[in-house]
Amino acid sequence: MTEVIRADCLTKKFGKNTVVDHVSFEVSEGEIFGFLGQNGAGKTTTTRMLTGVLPSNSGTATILGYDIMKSPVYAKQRFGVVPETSNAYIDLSAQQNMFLMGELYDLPKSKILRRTEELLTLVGLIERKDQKVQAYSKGMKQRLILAMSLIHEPELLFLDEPTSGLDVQSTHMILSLLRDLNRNGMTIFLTTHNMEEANQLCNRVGIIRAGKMIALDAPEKLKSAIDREHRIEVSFAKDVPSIEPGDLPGIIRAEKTGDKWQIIVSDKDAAIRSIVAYSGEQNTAIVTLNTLAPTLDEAFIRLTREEEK
Ligand SMILES: Nc1ncnc2c1ncn2[C@@H]1O[C@H](COP(=O)(O)OP(=O)(O)OP(=O)(O)O)[C@@H](O)[C@H]1O
Repeated sequence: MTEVIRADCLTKKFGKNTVVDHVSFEVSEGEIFGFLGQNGAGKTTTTRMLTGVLPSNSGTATILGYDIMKSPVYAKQRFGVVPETSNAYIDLSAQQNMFLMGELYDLPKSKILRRTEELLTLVGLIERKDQKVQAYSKGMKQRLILAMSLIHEPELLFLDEPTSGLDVQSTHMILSLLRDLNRNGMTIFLTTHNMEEANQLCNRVGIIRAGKMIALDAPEKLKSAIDREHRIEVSFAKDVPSIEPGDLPGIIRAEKTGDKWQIIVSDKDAAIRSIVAYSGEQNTAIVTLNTLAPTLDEAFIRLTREEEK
């Protein structure tokens, strides 16, 4: 598998503060890699070093074999960037913005024309291509920025919070565009706060905390790594006496919220059997019983909290 991104001990200091601290990872061709972390963790600084916007103090970033600092022109031809804040000129139309971007990459006019038609069609803006961007909704602007980042047919796309502040429909549209691009071979490096988004899209995620990479794995593996305790949500047809740990085999803790019991269990099978037996003893029926797997959100909180200790 071709290595598309390699970060090797990337380190960045601002004054005395080390905000990115020996971060190393690789992203392979065709992957969607999620880069997660709390505010101020060092995501944007790392991305800026990977994309050659910011020099590192030490360590290297390599894009498709090109060192981003030593061969920035070659490296930059191979990737597109969707920045956190819009880089589209609002006084210009979508088409004019696409042209400016194409000229930045020194593309021939015929190619800019062809790519503009293709990409504005892809992102659903072809009918509005002559309208000034200031009249666009936030979702339309974001789709335009995505189209602009693809003008030079990159193989790799960096996106910083691409769905931040978008409504459900626009979010859905951006995510399905990313899936389609990925299906056609695009490698994607996605910075996000949205765990559900990362969980749905990413093959692997890296979690950065206080400048250090603290976890790097597939979302399912991160979730199962913290899956030491299971949660069962159960509701009974009638009120039952308080469930105490020790009352039922396999149960660590039980709390009632609303009409449901949230039960933390050590042994899922034993706990389900004892809950069923308990409902019989109490002469009541089970109305719902769900076993809940940990979410990536929970994994993220647990992992970042464990590191704080
Ligand atoms: N130019 C700069 N000068 C000094 N400190 C900076 C500079 N840029 C970033 N920092 C600091 O570096 C740390 C990491 O910032 P960074 O923007 O990389 O975090 P982030 O993970 O992208 O956060 P967010 O999710 O809020 O965008 C923060 O403490 C930030 O204040």
